[in-house]
Amino acid sequence: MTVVLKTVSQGYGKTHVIDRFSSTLHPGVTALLGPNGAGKTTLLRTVATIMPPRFGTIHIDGVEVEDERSARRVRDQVGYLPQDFGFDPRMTVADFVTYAAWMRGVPARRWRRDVAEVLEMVDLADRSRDRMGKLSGGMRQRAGIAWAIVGRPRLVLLDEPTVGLDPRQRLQFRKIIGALDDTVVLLSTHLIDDVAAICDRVIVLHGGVAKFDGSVPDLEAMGRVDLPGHSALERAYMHLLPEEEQQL
Ligand SMILES: Nc1ncnc2c1ncn2[C@@H]1O[C@H](COP(=O)(O)OP(=O)(O)OP(=O)(O)O)[C@@H](O)[C@H]1O
Repeated sequence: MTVVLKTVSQGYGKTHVIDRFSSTLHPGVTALLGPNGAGKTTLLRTVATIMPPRFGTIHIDGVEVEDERSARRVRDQVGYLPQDFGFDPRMTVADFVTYAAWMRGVPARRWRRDVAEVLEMVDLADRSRDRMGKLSGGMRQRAGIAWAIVGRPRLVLLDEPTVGLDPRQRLQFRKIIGALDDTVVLLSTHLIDDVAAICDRVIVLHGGVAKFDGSVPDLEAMGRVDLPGHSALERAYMHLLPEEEQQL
């Protein structure tokens, strides 16, 4: 699986959000970092085939996604977890994840096994019969992660997946993501610790433009000691912001 974005622009009405973004994503974990409003969610929605690009092209596994018809050809391969994902609170956890398996075209004979497998991975096996509405925020988030990975789509897109997770759950999340072989994972986050721990690559977005696209060590190397931050990675992130945003 590869995802190739070429000069992709995206927006809403008259608002331009993503400006000529190009990148090629390979299997591994890529973090999308950037301030509020940078365009991370918009870029994830675009790669998730929810919004066809206004300009430029996206190829997912060799298929150009330009309209609903072409999007349908690749959607089974895409697991997308929006930031505030909706669900029917009366649904059980197992039903919620089974629904994702059905949407992703997983054959019915595999539902039970595949759902059990991902619930085990996110440590919700003993909650499978609980109603979604009764889960804690962290459990709900883990059910969302199970939703995104059931059927093992080879492109997984996660919008701030570690929000609401306690420290142990965040470590579990890293383990789950680390176990997804042969999968292109693109996740947005504000947590630099997560980036350092699980990501092979980082894209820093600012104002819809990629300010950095490269490895974690290469980003770390940009950290300037005179900038605010508790780690080289935090200082490097600050370094990429416009000068007027670099100081606190
Ligand atoms: N449905 C929409 N209609 C109009 N403008 C929108 C819509 N969704 C987002 N925007 C605008 O697009 C810009 C980018 O938003 P986006 O949600 O992609 O940023 P983000 O980097 O994910 O931010 P955050 O870190 O706060 O989640 C913002 O200026 C936002 O106001």
